[in-house]
Amino acid sequence: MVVTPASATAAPAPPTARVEIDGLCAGYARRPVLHGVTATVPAGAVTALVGPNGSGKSTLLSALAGVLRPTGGTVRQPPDSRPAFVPQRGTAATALPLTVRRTVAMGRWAERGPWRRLTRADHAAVESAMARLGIADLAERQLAELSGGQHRRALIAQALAQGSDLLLLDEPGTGLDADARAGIDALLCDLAADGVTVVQATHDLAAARRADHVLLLRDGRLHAAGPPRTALTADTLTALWLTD
Ligand SMILES: Nc1ncnc2c1ncn2[C@@H]1O[C@H](COP(=O)(O)OP(=O)(O)OP(=O)(O)O)[C@@H](O)[C@H]1O
Repeated sequence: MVVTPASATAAPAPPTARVEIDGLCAGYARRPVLHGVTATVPAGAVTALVGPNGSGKSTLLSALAGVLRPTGGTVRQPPDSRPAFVPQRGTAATALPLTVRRTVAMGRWAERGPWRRLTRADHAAVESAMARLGIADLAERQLAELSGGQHRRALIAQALAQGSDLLLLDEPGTGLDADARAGIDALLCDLAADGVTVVQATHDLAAARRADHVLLLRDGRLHAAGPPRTALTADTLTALWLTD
């Protein structure tokens, strides 16, 4: 594995870790995927998970989200950590008669519970999340009537409405046009500047280069880690995509 320092000369203080991953092994029935991954996710920064198809990015996100139990190693997070997770294949039931506003409001359930009335602050969080994702004008539309990109933005807004300090996104730019992708990119930077820790799995190398930190996976193992300038080199990328 290649671990690249931020700078060969300066010695900046190491960033605080929001998540510490130590020797993580995880996978599915009879299919081990992650093999002893050790890495840190810096707090209040954007981390990009990069790697070829099947390298284990989604599996790692699921383990960070707590929806996949490790078979070995540990994922250390602050107690009571409640990450907001947007999986690649959305879980919101499009068959249900749900408006976009109602879908985004479900993001408040973790805090409020599904049966309690939402407070004024909850409603403000929902409106703010829709506005930041550029879907305020779709608030009363049915989820089933949305385009793929609009649906994706609604699910990201739902995660944002949770107000979690850890946002996990599986390929958030998939299905979005260039403007919407740029908007998501800018949003993730803003969130990190506000102290939110963002982890996104992405095939978009340009987006990965704009991240603060990169974890490169290959065959379920950490191949490189560090800031993009040093982790996404021609050598590491060639090793990932052009060799067996
Ligand atoms: N629910 C599942 N049950 C069994 N195997 C799975 C499941 N989900 C993923 N896998 C397998 O685990 C391996 C890693 O998949 P994963 O989705 O984590 O990779 P990825 O890097 O996110 O890929 P992609 O870039 O294609 O999204 C693959 O071999 C995949 O077929």
